[in-house]
Amino acid sequence: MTGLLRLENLTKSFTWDAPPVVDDVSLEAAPGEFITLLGPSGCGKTTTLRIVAGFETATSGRVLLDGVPLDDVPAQRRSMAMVFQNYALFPHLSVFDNVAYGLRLRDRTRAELTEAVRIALTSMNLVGLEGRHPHELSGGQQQRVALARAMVVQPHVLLFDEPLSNLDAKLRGAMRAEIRRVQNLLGITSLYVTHDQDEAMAMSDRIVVLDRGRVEQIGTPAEIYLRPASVFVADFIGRANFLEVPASMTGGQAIVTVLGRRQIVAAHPLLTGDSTALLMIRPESVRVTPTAVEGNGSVLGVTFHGASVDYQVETAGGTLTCTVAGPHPGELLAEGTNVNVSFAADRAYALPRR
Ligand SMILES: Nc1ncnc2c1ncn2[C@@H]1O[C@H](COP(=O)(O)OP(=O)(O)OP(=O)(O)O)[C@@H](O)[C@H]1O
Repeated sequence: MTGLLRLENLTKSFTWDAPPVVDDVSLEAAPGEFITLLGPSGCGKTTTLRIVAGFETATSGRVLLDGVPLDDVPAQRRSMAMVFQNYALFPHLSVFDNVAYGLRLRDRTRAELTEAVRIALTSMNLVGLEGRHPHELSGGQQQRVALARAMVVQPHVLLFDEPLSNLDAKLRGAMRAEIRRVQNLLGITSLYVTHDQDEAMAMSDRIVVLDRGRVEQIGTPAEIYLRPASVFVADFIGRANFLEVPASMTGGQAIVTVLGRRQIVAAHPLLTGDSTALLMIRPESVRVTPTAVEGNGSVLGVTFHGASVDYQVETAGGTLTCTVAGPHPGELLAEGTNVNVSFAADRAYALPRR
């Protein structure tokens, strides 16, 4: 199986007097794996992707494909194809010719070319649109053409630079599934850049969270969401409540006193001894129960989203956001309601303070 992609200590500086924009990034993608580079604007995602593609040279470090260093291999000979945010289709070429373009460069016979383009167009549901030009297509169709054009050359690695950010929310959801379906089908190792955490969670086998050029965490979506390596990751991925609590460690877990109860929770490996920890509790893990007498909290704000409702609840330890799924309008709690908030101990995670 081909497509084992390795990034070894990649570093990139554009100017000598500023910190590197890519700073010692290492990772390995297994053949067929879908890996997403995720992080805030300017954290170095696109630069990393462009170095892998061969559009940019690293200041130090290297990229290997199936064990072969690519330092001296130009972009067009790397067995990689890139899908761009703005589709980058040739406006004067038809859908067929856009998709065929890469194959023409590769010297295929006419029959081979027609068959390969037909397969690519069929798998991207573009049959019937062969003769159209890009301006006669919707954004979603244009992106499917771009995808067909990338995969028709049978690359060993697919690179995606925010390919869905020009599409509306509903289409983005559909295209996520489509990209994953085709990528799975072909088993092509993929490196995908986005700043959209939902997209990263929904699509990836593993996510690489970057901050200021450095890798903060590499893990499956569940690992990153439930066991973030830092407060930065916890805060960047999804929504999180953080309560500052005294914590004492026992057998790798933390004993914390929170919301008037003593609980034993999972803890970050860097937490040791007795210290103050930041307890992360995701909003959907907080239970809210109205109480006739005074509870441990009171509802400060209510935001109805249809499928869920968010309550801002004031407690002695701080304000918590609590998300309750599927609320019946008659069950909505009013501002000022006395409530008890609680959470199951296995839903919380103690992190060291920043
Ligand atoms: N050719 C260049 N010359 C100088 N600086 C650059 C160049 N390309 C990128 N940078 C800088 O490098 C940093 C990282 O840019 P990069 O595009 O990799 O970030 P990103 O994480 O992809 O951000 P975004 O999500 O906004 O696209 C930014 O501060 C950017 O201004």
